[in-house]
Amino acid sequence: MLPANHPPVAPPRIGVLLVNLGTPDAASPRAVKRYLGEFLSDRRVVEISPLLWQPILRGIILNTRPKKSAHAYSQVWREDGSPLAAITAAQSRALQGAFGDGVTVDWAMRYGNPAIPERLAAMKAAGCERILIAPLYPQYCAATTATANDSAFATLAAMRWQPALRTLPPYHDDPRYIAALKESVEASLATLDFTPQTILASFHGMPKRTLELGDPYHCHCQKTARLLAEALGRPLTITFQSRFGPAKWLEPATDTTLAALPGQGIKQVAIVAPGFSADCLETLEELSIRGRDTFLAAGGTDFAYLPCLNDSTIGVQLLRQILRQELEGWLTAA
Ligand SMILES: C=CC1=C(C)c2cc3[nH]c(cc4nc(cc5[nH]c(cc1n2)c(C)c5CCC(=O)O)C(CCC(=O)O)=C4C)c(C)c3C=C
Ligand SMILES: [Fe+2]
Ligand SMILES: [Fe+2]
Repeated sequence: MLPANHPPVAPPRIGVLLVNLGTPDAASPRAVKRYLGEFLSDRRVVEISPLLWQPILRGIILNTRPKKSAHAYSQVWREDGSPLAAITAAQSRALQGAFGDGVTVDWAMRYGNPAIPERLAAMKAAGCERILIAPLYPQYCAATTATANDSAFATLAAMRWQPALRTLPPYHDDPRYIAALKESVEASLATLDFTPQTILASFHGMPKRTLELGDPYHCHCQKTARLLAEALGRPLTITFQSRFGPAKWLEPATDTTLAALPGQGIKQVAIVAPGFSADCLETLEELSIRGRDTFLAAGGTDFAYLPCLNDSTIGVQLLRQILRQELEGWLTAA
């Protein structure tokens, strides 16, 4: 029995926090500016001295890019908001109850809303004494996985009574991830009215320098693509998209590859983005809209964008499997 003046103590629970990159609150230049300001000020994302970078960001980029990006977002915006946030929320809903009554599943965005500190505080208040942070990036990258974990660790640094924390490791070569991708790609291919001559596996790019500094992201992408090609029993063309800024990024670039393929006699393509656990601006606008335009303008005849795993049955089953593995030893404590 607690003494009468004791603060309330909730029964112990386990929390699972799904985390994805982040997105603006609206498809407006104002909201995009706020989001990009937070995102591009993260030193894990842009590894340039803030003394040099902040004047460029505040003086040029945040005065030019938000209008263009807001237009791009408006082309893919859904009734329930940004695709990335809406799909991450749907993944979280689909996993509710999947690990038993004692486990709360919630979601957060590294930049924008709902923010990681806010959702972690809510979990703590609900009595979660053990929390699994799950950055939903199959391939580890300091600019995505590490910064999501940094934010969780920083939140705990301010807590007197910290929950125990685990983080989901990268799952780029997990046979269950590869099998889910294979099944999803084959199901999408079966709906097409043409047979692609090649399939592109497009991953988000990053500056080449980060590879030289030891980031395993490039190797993880290569391994995923190799294993997926083996599983599908056909070669894949690996490319990197979404170049940002003047530095050299990983190659070959998705857009230049799509522009070159028709000239090489490849006029029917399908494209899949295995590095994104949820469809977002970079897949729905950059690949499915602009990528298609680029390919058809260069003389291609048939183009198909194959969706991400999202909250599909296959996608949710994969998340359930990999998260359950990380909860091992905790579930009986709930
Ligand atoms: C999946 C892995 C991702 C890596 C690696 C990554 C690195 C990275 N990204 C930028 C710059 C931008 N990325 C933007 C959007 C964006 N990026 C990812 C994922 C990765 N980024 C996602 C899922 C999204 C979509 C967000 C959404 O709201 O749907 C953008 C913003 C959009 C725009 O203005 O065009 C920028 C900018 C850098 C510099 C970087 C470095 C390693
Ligand atoms: Fe990005
Ligand atoms: Fe992009």
